[in-house]
This record gives sequence, C-alpha cells and structure tokens, in this order.
Amino acid sequence: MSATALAIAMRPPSSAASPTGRAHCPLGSLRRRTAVVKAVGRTRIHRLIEEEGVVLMPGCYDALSAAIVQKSGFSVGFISGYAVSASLLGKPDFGLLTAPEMAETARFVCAAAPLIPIIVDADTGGGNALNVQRTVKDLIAAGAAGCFLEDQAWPKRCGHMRGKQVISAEEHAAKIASARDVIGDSDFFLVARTDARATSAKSGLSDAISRANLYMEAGADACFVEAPRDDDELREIGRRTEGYRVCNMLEGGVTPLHTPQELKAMGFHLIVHPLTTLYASARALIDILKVLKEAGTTRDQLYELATFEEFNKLIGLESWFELESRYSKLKSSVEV
Ligand SMILES: C[C@@](O)(CC(=O)O)C(=O)O
Ligand SMILES: [Mg+2]
Repeated sequence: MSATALAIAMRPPSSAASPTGRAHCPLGSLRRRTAVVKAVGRTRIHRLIEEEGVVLMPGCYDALSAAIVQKSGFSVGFISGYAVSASLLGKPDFGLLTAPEMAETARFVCAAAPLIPIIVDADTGGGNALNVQRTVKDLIAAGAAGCFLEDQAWPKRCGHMRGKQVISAEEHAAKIASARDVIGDSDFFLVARTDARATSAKSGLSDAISRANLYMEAGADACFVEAPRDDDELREIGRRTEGYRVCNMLEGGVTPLHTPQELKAMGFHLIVHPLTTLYASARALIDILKVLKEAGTTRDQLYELATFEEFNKLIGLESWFELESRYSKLKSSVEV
C-alpha cells in the first residue's frame, strides 16, 4: 500500500462523507481533485495567487503589527509561530507555544486586520491527526484564512535551527488528510510543510521533495520545503514539487534572500517574510531604550518615534471619538 493510500485508509469510517456531505475522492483521484480546485480558485488565497502570480506575505505577531501590515498595502498576512513565541511568551521558537495560545492570538490578529486574509503557523498541529482537527477548527473559528502544518517531531523548533527531527511521511500525510477533512468547504488554505531537508545533507532534499508531493496528494493546497540551502535547491524544489509552492525568506536563515519576482521565476507562489516585523521592532526598541537609559530622555530622538498624532491615527482613534459622540447624543435624547 502506498503512503498516501495508507494515510487515507487511516481515515475513520464516518469520514466516508465529508462534513459538507461530499463523498471523499478515492486516493487515485486526489491529484485530479487538486487540479479542479485550483482552476476554480476555491479560497481567497487561491484567487490572490491566480490574480497576482506571486504573493508576498509579511509576518505579524499581534493585533498592532497585523493592523500595520494591512495598512501598508499587503494583500495577505502571516502569523509567525517564532514571532508569537517571542512576543507572547518571550521565548524562542522551541516548541513552547501551544496551539490554543496561537488560536487566541489569531482571533485578535484577524479582528485587527479584517480586510486581508491571514495565514497562521500551526506548527505541528498540536499533536496527532485528531489534535490537528481541533487546531484547524479553532483557527477557522478565529477567522484565519489558512495554516501551515509541518512534519517536525514535537517539540519542534524553528526550521533554521539545528537539531530538527521529523515524523514519518505517512503519519504527516494522515495529518494533512485529517486537516483537509475538517476544512470541508471553508475558505481555508492548507500549506503542508516539510522539514526533512535538514535531516540528511545527502538525501535530505530528495526526501523533502517526495514528502512535499505526498502531502499534496493527501490534500494540501500548497507545499513548503523548509530551509533550502542555495539557489540550485530552490530551483530543484520549483521543478520537482507539485502544485503551489511556499518559500520562506527568513533574514539570517540558511536560504538566500530573493525578491518575489526572482522566486516566481524559480517556481514559487507564496513568499513569506515571517520575521521582518519582529526583527524591525526589536531593533527599534533596542536602539531607543539605549538612548533613554543613557540620556534619561528621548527629546533629541523624537524623529525615531511615531508621533502621538500619527499613532492615534494608525490605531483609528477618531472613529472611537465619533462612536462616543453618536451614543452620547442618543443617550441625551433618551434622557430628555
Ligand atoms: C516560518 C516560521 O515557521 C519560522 C521557521 O521555522 O522557519 C515561523 O514561525 O515564522
Ligand atoms: Mg514556525
């Protein structure tokens, strides 16, 4: 039995029909189904890729950074596990952030950037195929437009750190199939990530490419081979993997940095910059706090800060004043 067949055979009997009542395709037709889905642009993310050719997706880590991503004109945002682990817990991306903590963050982030779809880093999905279903349901309820689901063993770590391990390809294919089942007809884009490149210098890339293709057959909308080392590897992934492809531009990571157009030419469709906002904020905080500590005032560095006016505008203060006056008028007319 092939690995994909195994993944699908592992579905519970009640999943013979999806939550939407649609019968599951037999394994052999999964590829065909993926092609049809792409042609009709089933989700917002499919449609954006079709319209824009390549989509650039900055990371965010809280409501404010998401609102700034939206205001800056990006068409998609990404909630980075690395960045949320840092901003919410003050801890490294080392398997310390939990799935419910991420779902709660996603709720605030999606509410703060309602005009753009937000893809969430679901890490390993919080456990096995059953935990994945709960995690994906929570993310859909939070308003997310998609998620990344990776094949690292728990506790996971950032894909650009040493010492990673992966679960079996079959087990992750089953997790992807399980996520696909629970997504049903929801507007939710599923990215299957593999971290297998790092497991062997010699065969890691081939293993990662076959895993990516297996996960596409199991029902992913896009694949993400994490941490390729150079342009040759990027091109090979572009040539040898199926479907839409994600590329990770992590500053300081092992993959060379490229523009979306350069990556499009290598075969990629969704480009994530997960840590740009986090690292920019950290740099700004480090620098200004040094000034404050040394000089005891920021009066000579005001040009480094958003102004009171600018920030209040950013956060939509005027609309709250308007709302306040609307209800105070109503209140006084009721009182009269
Ligand atoms: C994209 C990422 O997963 C970082 C990584 O592992 O490369 C994130 O959490 O931002
Ligand atoms: Mg992550």
